[in-house]
Amino acid sequence: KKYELQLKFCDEVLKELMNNKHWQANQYFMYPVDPVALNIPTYFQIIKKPMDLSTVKTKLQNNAYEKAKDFEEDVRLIFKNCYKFNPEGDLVNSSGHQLEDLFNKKWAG
Ligand SMILES: Cc1ccc(Nc2c(-c3ccc(O)cc3)nc3c(C)cccn23)cc1
Repeated sequence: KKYELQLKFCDEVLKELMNNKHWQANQYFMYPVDPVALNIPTYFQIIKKPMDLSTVKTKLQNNAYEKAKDFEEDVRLIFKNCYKFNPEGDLVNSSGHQLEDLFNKKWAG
């Protein structure tokens, strides 16, 4: 029972992060980074474990997360990747910080 409740909370938080009202914050993180489309051929050399909100959603739906902690880890991987690749002060970097602030608020409750 507890397990289902945890996963239900993950789903709720993820839906909020992906909500269109947070487009300013989430637009760069909704789908896998496409290094060809973005003309960043070195991306996969810099980012060893790509992650995005849609992939997290699919993993959640496929019961790929054993516990809420594993879900949290994937969400935070999105921010880590963002800060590693996009320098402080860049638009995408600041969007990552906005999304992280939103996640921390919802996750801590
Ligand atoms: C030359 C250059 C510089 C920066 C970017 N960043 C960036 C990223 C990105 C997101 C997460 C991430 O871990 C890494 C990159 N997503 C985008 C998008 C959707 C549009 C424009 C820029 N974007 C793209 C090209």
